[in-house]
Amino acid sequence: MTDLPGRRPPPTPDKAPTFRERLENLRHLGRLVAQIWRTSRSMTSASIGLRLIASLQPVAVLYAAKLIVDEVVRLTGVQPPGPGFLDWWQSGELNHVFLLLALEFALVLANDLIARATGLVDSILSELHSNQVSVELMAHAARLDLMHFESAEYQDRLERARRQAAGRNALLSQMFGQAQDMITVVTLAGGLFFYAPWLVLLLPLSFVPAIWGETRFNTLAYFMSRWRTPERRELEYIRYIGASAETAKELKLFGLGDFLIARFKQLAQTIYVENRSLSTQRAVWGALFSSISSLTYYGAYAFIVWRTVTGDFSIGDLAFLSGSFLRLNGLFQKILLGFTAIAGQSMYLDDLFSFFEIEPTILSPVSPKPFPQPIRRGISFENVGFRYPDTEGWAIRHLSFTLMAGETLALVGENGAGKTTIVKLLTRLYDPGEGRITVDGIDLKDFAVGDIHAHIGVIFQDFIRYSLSARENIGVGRIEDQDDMARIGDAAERSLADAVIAKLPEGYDQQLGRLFKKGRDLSGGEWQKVAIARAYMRDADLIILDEPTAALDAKAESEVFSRFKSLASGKTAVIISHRFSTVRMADRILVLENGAILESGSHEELLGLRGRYAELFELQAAGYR
Ligand SMILES: Nc1ncnc2c1ncn2[C@@H]1O[C@H](COP(=O)(O)OP(=O)(O)OP(=O)(O)O)[C@@H](O)[C@H]1O
Repeated sequence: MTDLPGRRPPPTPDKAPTFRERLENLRHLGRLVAQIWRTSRSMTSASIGLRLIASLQPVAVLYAAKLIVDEVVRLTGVQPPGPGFLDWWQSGELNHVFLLLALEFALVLANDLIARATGLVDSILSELHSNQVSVELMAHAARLDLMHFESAEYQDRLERARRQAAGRNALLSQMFGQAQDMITVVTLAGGLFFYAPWLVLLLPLSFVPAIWGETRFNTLAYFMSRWRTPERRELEYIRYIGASAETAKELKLFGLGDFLIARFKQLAQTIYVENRSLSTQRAVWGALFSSISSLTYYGAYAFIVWRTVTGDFSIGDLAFLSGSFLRLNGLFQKILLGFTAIAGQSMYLDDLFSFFEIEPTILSPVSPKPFPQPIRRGISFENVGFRYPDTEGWAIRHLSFTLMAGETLALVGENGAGKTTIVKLLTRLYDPGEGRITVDGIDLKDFAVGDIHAHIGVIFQDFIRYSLSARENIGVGRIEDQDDMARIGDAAERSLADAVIAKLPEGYDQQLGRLFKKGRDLSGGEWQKVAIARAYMRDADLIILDEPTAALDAKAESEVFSRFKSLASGKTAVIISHRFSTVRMADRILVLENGAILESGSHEELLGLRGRYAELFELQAAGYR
């Protein structure tokens, strides 16, 4: 399957990425820094500035310590000015060493303050950045096609990207900390090189094996996490249905608790076993490599001690060199491990940034035509065919019909006949694979997508029950008018939701849904009336109700539809319903089967045909007799 835009070949489980591929992932760091910079220039500058100062501190402290030791050694050789501290103090011999002590103290104190300030700046910046990424993620997701949300592969990618949005905060400090450590290393290595150049050459021996191990295990961990995204999503899903208000009723009645727990355990076990094996390998190799590193350090230490004994180095030099070597060894390891960790993290960044690379395909033309208002002639499907991505069969094919302006058209057909697909194409949530759809003779693709949506009021069968106030639940139908109480009240009155809201203790301000404490749940039919009000919020010429009335009782549905019919007079409307009492009110009925039109006509005409419609109608009527 290669027809989904933005699709990348999935990683193959048995092939780890090449060094080059890993290096390529580092380019994401540039994007990350740009994103951090966008988040807050002042905070980013502050973090970098503070680290720059802190990076020079270690070499300064070590050098001060060396001077102190040398001065102490010198003082042990001078003639004591007297037996007590006061004698020493008054002689002025201690001035230099105390000055050095004060200097070292000041350096250490400053370092502590700078480290705290850096921590503070980083934590603020991290939170701001995490919010920024979430906002950019939501903004990008809003641009994507419905197709992306209905595809499992894209959902995996969205899920991975979403996790990265919250999980990459440590990377920021790590990256800046890395730069800081590198400057420190350069200063320390400079000192070491000055005294004993070849000691610097010994350093790589201590860290290279450790780096190799870390890189390998980071990569393996990333790929394991990547291959397991579908399973993890399934785990999340099971966790969700296992403990949520929506599913509680059915779970209890069907006694599904144990079934879900068993399924969860089985999935979790697979992931656990893999993780455990990786962690064990990492620990064993890690221990070995760190022993090699200690061995190198003590080799170098022994050499410095020997040179001091022979008088080549002073005691102060010994302190400085062994301190430098120890710090350098630690820092080198930290930097290189940091690099591999950053390289590892940048693989995860690929998940985030590759999500941003997915481009929507349902686009507005460069110079869109205005959507006809009112629609004068009608909407035509001209030999339309459509196949969902990743599926073999056509959902609809060779479909031609015209929805006349001002006409109420009902779509009927068995489950899966293609009714909802027609609505998705009509609202340009998808583009047809074959043929075209026109409004007053103009191709739907020639209008701006937003303009199409602004002129169509549509409520789907799986409309959303927003855990917001009743007012907002209706206001979202036309978000720019969410504060227009007159309009909201009017829409509620048309959909018969006003009577539902009147019964709520807090009326329009009542929080709906069970998610929050003050929320009040509605019955299925009551929710539907509220949802239908959303469609009435728009001055839409075309109103589409895709079976949103299934939960209404027969009387309520009949009421809602007769009202709809009277309000929709002069407006073009499409209704989808399995209830013939509703369908018969339509001016014309299309009977669909397997994505094609089987019969078309008014209720009476279709009954007269004695075809499928008449058969289905009889079947339903018999149910009531
Ligand atoms: N997102 C999707 N991905 C793949 N196939 C889909 C998708 N949505 C629908 N289909 C398939 O397309 C065909 C038409 O589905 P559609 O939802 O249009 O039927 P419908 O007539 O609205 O059915 P119902 O009465 O059950 O709502 C069905 O075979 C269905 O399985």
